[in-house]
Amino acid sequence: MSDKSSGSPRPAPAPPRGAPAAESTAPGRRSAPGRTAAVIPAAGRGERLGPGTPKALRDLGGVPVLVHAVRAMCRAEEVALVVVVAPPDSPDTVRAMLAAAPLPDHVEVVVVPGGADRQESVRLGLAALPGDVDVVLVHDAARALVPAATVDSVVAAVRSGAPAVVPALPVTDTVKRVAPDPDRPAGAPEPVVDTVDRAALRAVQTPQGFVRAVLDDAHRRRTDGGEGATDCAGMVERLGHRVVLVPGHEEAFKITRPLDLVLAEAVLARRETTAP
Ligand SMILES: Nc1ccn([C@@H]2O[C@H](COP(=O)(O)OP(=O)(O)OP(=O)(O)O)[C@@H](O)[C@H]2O)c(=O)n1
Ligand SMILES: C[C@](O)(CO)[C@H](O)COP(=O)(O)O
Repeated sequence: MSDKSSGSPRPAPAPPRGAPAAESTAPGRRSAPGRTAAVIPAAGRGERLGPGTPKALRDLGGVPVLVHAVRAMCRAEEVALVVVVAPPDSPDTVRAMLAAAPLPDHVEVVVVPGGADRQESVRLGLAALPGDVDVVLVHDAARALVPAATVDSVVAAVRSGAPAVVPALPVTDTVKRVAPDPDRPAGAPEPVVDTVDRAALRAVQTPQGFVRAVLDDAHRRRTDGGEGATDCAGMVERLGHRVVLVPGHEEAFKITRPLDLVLAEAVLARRETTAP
């Protein structure tokens, strides 16, 4: 693991992995194929999970949530570099945690401190990528159990020419629209405005995959359109880039509330009993 506190990691000597060139942002030109990197924002507090250490550092089946997420990226075919964006006050704790965890040697892992919100953490992670990376995945540490096949399908879609690719699932609940009212007393019944047609809705997951230049541009111009975006693809959409969906996976759910940790433990237990 590279021991980074900020800035760019050492240039990696690994040759580009054999895939067709990603779509260039310059019309009519193709960029040379480069490496695929994953940025893992892991700097959140996990307040909805309840009091305790930051969510990414909490235990899931005897291993920190973050280690599961890093391993998930390392299992993907094309990921050559992982940038972990650690809680701002604990990059050294995260480095020690990753150094203590068996991780595959073929993937370079670097750690940088994160920021005040997810967008800022992603931006800091992107700033740490070396120049030979042309495809970037952004993956929530909190979606620790995403299967490798889902990651591979996102990368494949970017390598096939899509500037931005998002794994998604149909929405299974009926969804009502409300008019948020800051003056409504807490717990008071909330008036429904209408019912949304769920056939037209998708719940999106991570990793979200991007042609690097497209994502860099969206984060550089954050002040022009990043406000309120809860995912990177939302920022890219606002700049007019084409965003496409590929099938997500139910095991890529986000560990957000305490019950999600129980579900994640159950998924791990099922994997152990069904592993060949
Ligand atoms: N300042 C932040 C906030 C969030 N994240 C990361 O963004 C991902 C998605 O965020 P979420 O699951 O909502 O995590 P938290 O912000 O930690 O959750 P909460 O809102 O409950 O505190 C997580 O992997 C989280 O660590 C981050 O890197 N930097
Ligand atoms: C990026 C994301 O995982 C897509 O579903 C999600 O928006 C991040 O969660 P947050 O609670 O908005 O930080």
